[in-house]
Amino acid sequence: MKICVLPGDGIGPEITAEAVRVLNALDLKFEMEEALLGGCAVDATGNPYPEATQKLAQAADAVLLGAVGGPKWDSYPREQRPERGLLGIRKQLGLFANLRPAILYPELANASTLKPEVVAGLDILIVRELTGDIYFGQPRGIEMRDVDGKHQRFGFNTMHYTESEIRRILRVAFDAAKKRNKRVCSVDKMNVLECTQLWRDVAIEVGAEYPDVELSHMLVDNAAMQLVKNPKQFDVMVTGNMFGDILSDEASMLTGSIGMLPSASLDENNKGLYEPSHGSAPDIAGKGVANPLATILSAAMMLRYTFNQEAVAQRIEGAVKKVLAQGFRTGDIYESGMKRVGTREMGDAVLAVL
Ligand SMILES: NC(=O)c1ccc[n+]([C@@H]2O[C@H](COP(=O)([O-])OP(=O)(O)OC[C@H]3O[C@@H](n4cnc5c(N)ncnc54)[C@H](O)[C@@H]3O)[C@@H](O)[C@H]2O)c1
Ligand SMILES: CC(C)[C@H](C(=O)O)[C@@H](O)C(=O)O
Ligand SMILES: [Mg+2]
Repeated sequence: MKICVLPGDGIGPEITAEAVRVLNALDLKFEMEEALLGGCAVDATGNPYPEATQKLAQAADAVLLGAVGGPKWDSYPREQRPERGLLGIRKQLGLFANLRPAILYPELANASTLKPEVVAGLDILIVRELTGDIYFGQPRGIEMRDVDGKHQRFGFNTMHYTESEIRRILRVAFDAAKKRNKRVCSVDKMNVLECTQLWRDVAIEVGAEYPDVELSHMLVDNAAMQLVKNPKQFDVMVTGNMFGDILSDEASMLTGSIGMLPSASLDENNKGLYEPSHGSAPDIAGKGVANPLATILSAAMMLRYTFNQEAVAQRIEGAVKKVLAQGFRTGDIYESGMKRVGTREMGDAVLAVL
């Protein structure tokens, strides 16, 4: 079981270290090797996804990633932006299916931004397409153009999806829903965007292959609103790359914090990259206060999807639930009366339960 570990930037190394400790505490033998991705890779090699990292990631069964990016690199040319490294690895490894489960641990009911009765028992799976959409559209760029008779800078990206890209992500969503509550809500903006009209047409076709799963459609602006109005109406939400990016950050707050939202990015054969849904959190980097639970829960997803170790995945998720029940809280989920801890102590608490 080969794991390529990419700590990345900002809080990345702090949170990844805790997930690695958790993996090493299990009765399983992993081969782990670390490499550079993101801003740290740009600093060392000039390339956000250097060749050495590509080799390691391609040879591994799974990748564990912290996060990339930070203000230091925001003004770098596009090809040297840390985020390009992340898009590069997702594309190169064919990781088209991004699973982002928004689950409320009952112990965090008060940390949610919604009233406890609105979120109690919340368990939504966001299925986000990850290698298409406006993120990878051609052409893209900034040019000088004549606009309204004036010569000025003109920025452009194109949104595009092929039928087969839509079909395969819809199938992931329907297959997941079959094992859950048998409801898929497909989120698009078909009232404006042709690309997502195609999305809706294909969703209806794929839906016909799954008569036992109920398919509904929702426009993305309404979906953003419904998520905070009545999130429990959703079981599986499936959507494109950009809408999924935004809706998953929104959904994270229903669970108490973005520091609680793990993710799996899978290819056709369940080779996967596992990372928290949040970023490198430059505002708290290096302080030892970041919540490592999203990364630890991402490691649990790795055991579930890539290594077929469902029982071990559940052991880790159970340990997380237990430390929350014991009152351990990092700053992002802290409420009075609880034990405020830092990144390392939260990792210690999970290890103690394991
Ligand atoms: N997958 C990734 O690597 C990834 C994802 C998102 C953003 N980014 C990058 O990260 C950088 C910062 O982005 P941003 O500030 O918009 O989003 P962010 O997710 O890094 O941070 C948003 C807010 O959430 C907090 N936060 C995030 N993770 C936390 C954790 N584990 N514990 C406690 N608090 C946490 C941060 O302190 C901040 O206040 C940017 O360069 C962005 O491109 C990377
Ligand atoms: C850093 C960025 C490229 C990335 C994305 O937009 O996919 C991030 O926001 C995420 O959610 O993983
Ligand atoms: Mg995001």
